[in-house]
Amino acid sequence: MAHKLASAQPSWQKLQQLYESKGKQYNLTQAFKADASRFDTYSREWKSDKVDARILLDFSKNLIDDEIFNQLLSLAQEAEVKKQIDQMFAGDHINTSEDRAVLHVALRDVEGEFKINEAGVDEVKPELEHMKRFSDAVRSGEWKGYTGKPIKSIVNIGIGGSDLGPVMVTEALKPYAKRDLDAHFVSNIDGTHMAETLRVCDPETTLFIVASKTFTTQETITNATTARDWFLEAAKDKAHVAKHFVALSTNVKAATDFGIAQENMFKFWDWVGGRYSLWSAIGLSIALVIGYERFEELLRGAHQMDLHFKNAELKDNLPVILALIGIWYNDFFGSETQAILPYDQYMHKFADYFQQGDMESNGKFITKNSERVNYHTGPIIWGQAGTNGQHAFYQLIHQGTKLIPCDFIAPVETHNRVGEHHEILLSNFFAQPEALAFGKSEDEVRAELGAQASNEFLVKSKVFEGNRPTNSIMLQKITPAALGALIALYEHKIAVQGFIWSINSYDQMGVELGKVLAKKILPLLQAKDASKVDGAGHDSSTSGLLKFYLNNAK
Ligand SMILES: O=P(O)(O)OC[C@H]1O[C@](O)(CO)[C@@H](O)[C@@H]1O
Repeated sequence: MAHKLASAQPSWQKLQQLYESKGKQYNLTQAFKADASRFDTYSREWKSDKVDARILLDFSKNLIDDEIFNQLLSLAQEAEVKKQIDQMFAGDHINTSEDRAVLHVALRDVEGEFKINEAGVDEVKPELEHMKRFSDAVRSGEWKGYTGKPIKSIVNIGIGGSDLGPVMVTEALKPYAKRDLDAHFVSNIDGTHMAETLRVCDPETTLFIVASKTFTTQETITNATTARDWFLEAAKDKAHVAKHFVALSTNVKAATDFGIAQENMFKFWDWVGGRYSLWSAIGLSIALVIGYERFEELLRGAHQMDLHFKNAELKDNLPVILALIGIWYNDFFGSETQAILPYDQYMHKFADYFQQGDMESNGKFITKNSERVNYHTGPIIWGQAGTNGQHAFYQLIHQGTKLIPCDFIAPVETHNRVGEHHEILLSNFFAQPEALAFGKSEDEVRAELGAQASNEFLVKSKVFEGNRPTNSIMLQKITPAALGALIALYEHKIAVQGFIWSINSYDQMGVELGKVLAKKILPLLQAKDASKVDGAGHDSSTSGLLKFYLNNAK
């Protein structure tokens, strides 16, 4: 594939012209008035008869018309998105910098439909069976700790993709959780994270899950070593480690060197990216918390979305639509961020999860053709659960000077029917996109204020300009399958944007430099000698900071 600059595609220039001629002054109030069927035109419902999942995507409150939407679809065609999707599903090494396939879709291909010829794919099923046996044994109490007691707490030790997915999913699926099994997640190298967790754990009944694709990540290995020391202080005998430590990794040798028994190792493969790994052995904590059957439902839901992504026409393809609309704002309106706003308390980690998913994937400036892009790539992803966000940052979304496209997500059904809470929650979910789209004009404000309308500042302060774009996504209920499908939807949106921008969404070279410098600085801190700082080759700012620290460290 040529991997041209996106801006070199003919439709890019046309989109630029459309932005100038109508996009930037597009008026949603007029658009809805002029077309009573706008919702029907710009919404798609996806459902599967194979799993308990259904997603409605309403993208009608975007600054698009047919001409713009068709031009965006042309951009996807010119970038050969379909071909790139096929290459991904075929196991081509689309992660070109690392010469790897990108096959998280193979992890959830539970029935083996994709027939991918890549080493390790045939090991997915046996590995899932291993996860089933193990999680069943722990959950039933059959798996015993070194004093013969069943496991009461699990501690997942991992960071980035080896943490965020399990955290987000176990939170989102809490209604399915085994409530007498406490789940903890330790990620930060800050000793406080581990110390506070160990404070509430009992070595006799705690299982540590060391989750690291590479098994070399400084935070994870340091935290795991601290946990092992803490455990051995009580258990004394190293042989007991086997009952309390398991590893999830592609690096079997390093996990063995750490002392993990062969049978307590859950492996995956280098074609699973860290931020796409919750479907692999990295999901063991999920299976422990919600049970293996539910974990498999999560996989099956994602698989159904994979099939939709692979087979649906571009114009009806939910991930493609989300990706194109994102590009419209990111590259033509100059939007820098994208908010993800789930109206479901259990989904409160969803935006955090896709912060890594999106930003580590698409925060790149080099194309696969080694050119520097001359357009913006990945957006800044942020957000939090509604309605909390409304009382924190929505002011800026409604009346600030920045255009912030938002995805609103909500379930039709709640897991907790408490009085009228759900109706109140959803009234906000429906109201916010409406307010953002249509705003409130100066005339409306004046009419509302009556006599007070003579206060010009008050009038102007109450105006909502509107035309602030949103997508609204509704699920029937946050079930394992529905969540799986929703996560896969966002994963594939990221893929399509990467395909169009011609970047490699599947490496993460940008995290390396800081790690290397930290390794260089650590010996200076360990030496506890400020006089060694000068001459260590740092700039005056870094040296000044180091000396301040060393002169004041206790
Ligand atoms: O699973 P590992 O190898 O410990 O890596 C953890 C995380 O570190 C990164 O490599 C960089 O932040 C992520 O991509 C990854 O999810």
